[in-house]
Amino acid sequence: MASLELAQPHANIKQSQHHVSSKPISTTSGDYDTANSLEVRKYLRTYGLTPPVVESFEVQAQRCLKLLSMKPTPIEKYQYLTHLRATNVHLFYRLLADNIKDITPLIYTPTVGEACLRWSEIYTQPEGLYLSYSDRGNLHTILANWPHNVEITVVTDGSRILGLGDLGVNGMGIPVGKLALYTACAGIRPDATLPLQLDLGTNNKAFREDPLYMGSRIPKISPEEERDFLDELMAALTERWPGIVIQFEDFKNPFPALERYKDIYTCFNDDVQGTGAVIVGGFINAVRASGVPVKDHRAIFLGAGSAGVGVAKQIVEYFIKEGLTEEEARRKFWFVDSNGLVTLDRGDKLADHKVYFAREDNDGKQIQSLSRLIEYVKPTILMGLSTIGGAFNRDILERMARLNDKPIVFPLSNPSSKSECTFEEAVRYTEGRALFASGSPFPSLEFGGKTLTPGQGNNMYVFPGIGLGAILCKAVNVTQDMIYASAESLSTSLNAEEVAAGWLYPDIRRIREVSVVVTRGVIRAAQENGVDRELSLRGLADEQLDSYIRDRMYDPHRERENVADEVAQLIATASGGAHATTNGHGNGIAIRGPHL
Ligand SMILES: NC(=O)C1=CN([C@@H]2O[C@H](COP(=O)(O)OP(=O)(O)OC[C@H]3O[C@@H](n4cnc5c(N)ncnc54)[C@H](OP(=O)(O)O)[C@@H]3O)[C@@H](O)[C@H]2O)C=CC1
Ligand SMILES: CC(=O)C(=O)O
Ligand SMILES: [Mg+2]
Repeated sequence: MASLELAQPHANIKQSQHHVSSKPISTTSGDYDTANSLEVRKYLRTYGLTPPVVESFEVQAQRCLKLLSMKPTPIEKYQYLTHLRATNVHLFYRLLADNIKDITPLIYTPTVGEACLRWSEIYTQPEGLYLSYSDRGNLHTILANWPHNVEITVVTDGSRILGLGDLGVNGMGIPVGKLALYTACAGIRPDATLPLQLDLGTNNKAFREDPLYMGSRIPKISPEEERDFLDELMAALTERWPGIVIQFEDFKNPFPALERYKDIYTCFNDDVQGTGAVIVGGFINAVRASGVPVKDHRAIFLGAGSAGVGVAKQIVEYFIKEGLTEEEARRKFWFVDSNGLVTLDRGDKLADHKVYFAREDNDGKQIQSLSRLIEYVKPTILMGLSTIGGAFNRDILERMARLNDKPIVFPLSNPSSKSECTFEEAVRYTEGRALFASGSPFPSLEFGGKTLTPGQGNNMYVFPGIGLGAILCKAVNVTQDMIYASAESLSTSLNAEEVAAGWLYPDIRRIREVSVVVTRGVIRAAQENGVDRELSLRGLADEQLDSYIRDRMYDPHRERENVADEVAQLIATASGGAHATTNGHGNGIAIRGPHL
């Protein structure tokens, strides 16, 4: 990409005049980077348009972090980072790579939740592609407007954004945030990512009546209309970018599309499959740490939606691998939804995805409250995927602590305001004994003379590796084995210190290394399933495969050197053909050609 962008303005002054404005959606900006050498500036014809100094990344980062700290609220920090990404994408990713723990909460959960709630208020520039229901029949033509070659897209209809409900096209923050993590965590080039927001109507009446809302002001279309629209979309995406990996995100009812497309396209659903994998990854470590044999575990799930059922299905797979029959594994789960304990006989029509785990062995008396259900089931595991902030209150946590030496408590709803409990509450009410992971980050704390660090059970540990693995091995489909492999790989990715400290997940600061391990596992499973088309990877030993993966990861730190090298090469190639000209900005600076 860089060579294309560099060559054009030199070869064509007219284009250079419009270099910025002709690309409203630029994911390879950086022409005005204050780290550009004088040679690069001359070549790009940006000489004089930036302050004279040539800065090191360290100095740039110092300024960015200072600016960030001057923004008083998370949403203002989010806006600053959005601006930075739009104006200097490589600097943005360098900053993110070096400060992943501090910056991720500002571009992802929890801040992205507020950004989506207020999207139409804070919108300043396009960052992805919007497709409306009224565009049906023309999707392929509209996709052609996207100016880059895409390897992966994250697509949402905005109908269930985190635990915040139907936010319509305000959901765009989610594909943007997830894809920023694909780049930061797995090194997928920013210009190969497509944030895709479907505008299929919204049942959020307040949004439909808000003059600033930026989507169609119609109620959400019917499931049949959505199916036909998605049929066209999937075909159009794959025709426009053969081999594209398609990640479904934050659909209220994701199951029909997943079933319909998983064996036809290279796609997966992050909330069902990615979440299932990441929770199994940490859960394997939690089960070991609990000291309770697999056969003696019992789980209560608060929330029986796409994420809850996705997680439980993959835990069933893990229990089976540990020697249980499927029936024994299935019966270890008790689900609670907004109508109470999910049973076959409670009188309402259960959604299809709930039937598998619905119980028939209760006497009806235990279902009136979560605390009574806890006394009845005596669970070792309490999972929260309910969107009900604070649902794991003091009473619930104390009961879990009375029943278990080391209760497994995972409040996984996002953003932080929807978390079923905080880390501090879990520590306080279980006397520091809980094996804990939450969907959104919580700070470490001191307890009993020790520093305790919470796990973050968030699909960001696996989706980058699932996507990169599928891209690199050119997978035809994303199989269940590939998803499960991501979970197993994640569980093995902790280093000796992390294991010794009792962590369930690796340090987020090592996420790129973790993504290599996950990517390798995903590729190996694709090979075993025979869905890989890049057959040359089959002969590589694990270390060779790891090097192959690392070599293909976009490294924002290398990017500036790459640009400088390319310019040097272009100058060398063109030397002898120099001629006097102006730089096209009308400011009278003479550019004598590529070698001044
Ligand atoms: N940590 C992570 O990586 C991830 C976290 N999540 C989070 O999980 C949460 C749920 O997501 P998802 O499953 O997709 O959403 P869904 O809307 O599909 O599911 C929500 C579930 O919670 C149930 N629920 C709602 N209110 C109550 C209540 N008062 N008591 C008990 N149950 C209740 C709903 O019941 P009913 O079925 O009756 O409506 C439903 O079963 C979200 O906050 C999301 O952010 C999601 C993906 C990944
Ligand atoms: C993390 C995520 O995917 C969610 O909360 O929906
Ligand atoms: Mg999600």
